[in-house]
Amino acid sequence: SKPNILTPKLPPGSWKLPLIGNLHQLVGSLPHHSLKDLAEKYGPLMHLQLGQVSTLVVSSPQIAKEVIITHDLNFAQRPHLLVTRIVTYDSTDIAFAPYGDYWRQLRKICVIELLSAKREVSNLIRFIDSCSRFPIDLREKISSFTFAVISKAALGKEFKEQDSLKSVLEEGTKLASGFCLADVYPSVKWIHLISGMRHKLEKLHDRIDGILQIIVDEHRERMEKRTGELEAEEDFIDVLLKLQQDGDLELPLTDDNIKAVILDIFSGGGATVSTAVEWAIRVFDGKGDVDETGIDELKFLKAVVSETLRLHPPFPLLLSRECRENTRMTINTWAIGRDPDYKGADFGLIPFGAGRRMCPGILFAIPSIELPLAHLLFHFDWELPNGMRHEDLDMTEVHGLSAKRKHSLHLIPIPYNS
Ligand code: HEM
Repeated sequence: SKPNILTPKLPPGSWKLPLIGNLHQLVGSLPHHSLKDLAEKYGPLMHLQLGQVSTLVVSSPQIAKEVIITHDLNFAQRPHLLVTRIVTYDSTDIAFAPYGDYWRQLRKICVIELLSAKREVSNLIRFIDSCSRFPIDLREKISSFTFAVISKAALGKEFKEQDSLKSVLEEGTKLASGFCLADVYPSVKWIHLISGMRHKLEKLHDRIDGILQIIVDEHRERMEKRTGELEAEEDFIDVLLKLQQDGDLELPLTDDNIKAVILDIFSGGGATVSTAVEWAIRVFDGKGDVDETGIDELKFLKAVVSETLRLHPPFPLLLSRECRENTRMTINTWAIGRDPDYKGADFGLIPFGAGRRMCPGILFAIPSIELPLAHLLFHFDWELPNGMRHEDLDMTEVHGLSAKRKHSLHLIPIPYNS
């Protein structure tokens, strides 16, 4: 029979039910696990129908390279999701901004200005030292540490709003990691009314916005008062405010734009980095002291970090891209990393994505993972509590904005030099 030119030829995929398509195949298990199982049956490029949204799922390095390098421009958009529309100022952050001049300008500023971040590890070590030989909840400590590192780079000196910002962002992460029905039925406008999702997100946005605006105003006030302070003292908000005032930018920055970028840095950088550090902690036989300059010498530590990102990428499905309205593409980097024929090179290991929308935070993220890890492993030996053996350690993951350990890691630090 003649091919039907109205129905494009789609990659293989499993049988689709009316209305829901393949949604039912993603419930009950973590999405990246279900998608790996489906890819074993239907191949490394498959098509699924998730509600009204057509979705391409990529599960091999070769096809990942093809879509995000060869056809980079066709996949440079992100989907327009309810959560980013409401929470990140109508998707004017970097991660969800439409591909174009605004996105390009903001991304460039972020890459140039954030890399000079100062780091803060001594508080973490001091704290752990004070409770050595007792089990501690390492998740809590690592996430506070990561928040402090990012805060310092983005907000500079301590701000009294810092604790409220941390707690409202944690709430936001919980809300944003849930399944959002409105995103798979974008044309059915009443869906978010019944789920109450829009209302919850609007309330969350108002609280985040209130705190961020205070922080921006405080920075602006401080900037107006100060004269001739060293540029090295400037934090990321200062830089953005200066660019806003100078008026040299092609596209002027509003306060909302500045708040959207700050939100991106906390949400994109916080959970990912702390998830990676928590997965990476294992038995390690090193002793000694480390600083940032010595880190390059630590080949083994670097290998541990890459292995952690292969087995436990914080975004197992990267962040989706959109190639045209209501057609999304997602890369299952978790499945690629666990392929028994895994080779590593050439798009085998892409926890930060690739192409023009690749993570701009990579150079900030890697030392933020390596440095605390090096300190935690060189200063302390770690024991499991209650006579637990290593093989009893629960390695189950949980679904969320980033794929964390299901249970927080409780360990006993034993200092090498008391
Ligand atoms: C282990 C740590 C991290 C991992 C695994 C990670 C992973 C990713 C991934 C997979 C993407 C999507 C890439 C793509 O579509 O190809 C992304 C985007 C992004 N990341 Fe990261 N990230 C990390 C840390 C950070 C940090 C520390 C920052 C900021 C300081 C950051 C800021 C962003 C932003 C702004 C985007 C959006 C880029 C765009 O759409 O143009 N990330 N990240």
